[in-house]
Amino acid sequence: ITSDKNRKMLCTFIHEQTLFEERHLRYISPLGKGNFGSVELCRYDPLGDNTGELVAVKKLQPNKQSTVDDFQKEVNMLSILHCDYIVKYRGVCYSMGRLSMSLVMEYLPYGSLIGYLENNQHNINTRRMLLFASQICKGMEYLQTLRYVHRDLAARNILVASESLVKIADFGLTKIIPSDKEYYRVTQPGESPIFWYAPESINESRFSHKSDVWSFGIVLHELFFYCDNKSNPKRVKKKLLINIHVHVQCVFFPFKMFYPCFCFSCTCRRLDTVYSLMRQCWAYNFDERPCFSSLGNQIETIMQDERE
Ligand SMILES: C=CCCn1cc(-c2nc(Nc3ccc(C4CCNCC4)cc3)nc3[nH]ccc23)cn1
Repeated sequence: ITSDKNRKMLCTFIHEQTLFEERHLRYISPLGKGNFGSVELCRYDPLGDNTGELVAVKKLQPNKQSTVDDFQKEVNMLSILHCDYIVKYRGVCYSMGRLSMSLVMEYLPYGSLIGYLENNQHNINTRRMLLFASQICKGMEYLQTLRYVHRDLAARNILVASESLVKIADFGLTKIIPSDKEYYRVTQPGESPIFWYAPESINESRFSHKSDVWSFGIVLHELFFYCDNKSNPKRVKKKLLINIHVHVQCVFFPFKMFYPCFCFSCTCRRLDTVYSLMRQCWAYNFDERPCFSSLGNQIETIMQDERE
């Protein structure tokens, strides 16, 4: 067998395998921090000639909230997700004789959506934002078919694969809704990203597809009205919390705070319809919030109108 045939066979095997040998995983640089772990850029280079593929490797950082079996659950969860709008699982890497495990995922070159928005706000138009919003919707619809609640949907946890494709990532807080219920009750809430949490999630630690819809509304705001720091959700709410004695209830009406600032020069005629989408997601009563398939259809309709 010629050497390049060998190479092809080996690469095919490597591509399909889900076990990465630590000795071939070459660290390159840090990529970010997720729930319960840090993510690094590595090259998996078994041939040792720098032709190996780039991968994103999440290492568990055990702390008071996260335990090894939380991480194992995240690995198992990601390994069964197959959707164009969810970051792809590649495999695991055991080190220290199976004592510690890392999660190996596809590397998405453009980084997190929040960073992308910050660095490209002047050359992204609302059409692209609508496309990203519809892709996130489709990813969430897929998660919902498996009864998964993400619980940490935010632009920081969306990754940009290309100029026209984003993917949902970081399933560290994701839970499966029990088959006899419509929600998941968290017993030990960790550091809650309350700025993205629905009222019932803060008040009763109650998480459902409808609480993910509330967070999706915040992501829509991050996409469309994220101009600079002063308008991003966390900063706006923090300012409000500092300036006045905020009764917990009124923190939950983000639309009162996020006045649309039309930061794009080419404001799309449909921005008011996007704003009404957010209002639907922020219905105080979770039963009144739309489901992801309805949100997806409404976004597609706005995109059609945009094209006309
Ligand atoms: C989900 C968010 C929390 C945890 N997390 C996940 C990742 C991550 N990142 C990337 N690509 C990436 C590419 C470029 C940059 C750069 C760095 C230098 N400054 C500009 C931006 C950063 C990240 N690919 C990935 N695949 C799977 C995970 C993953 C990072 N953090």
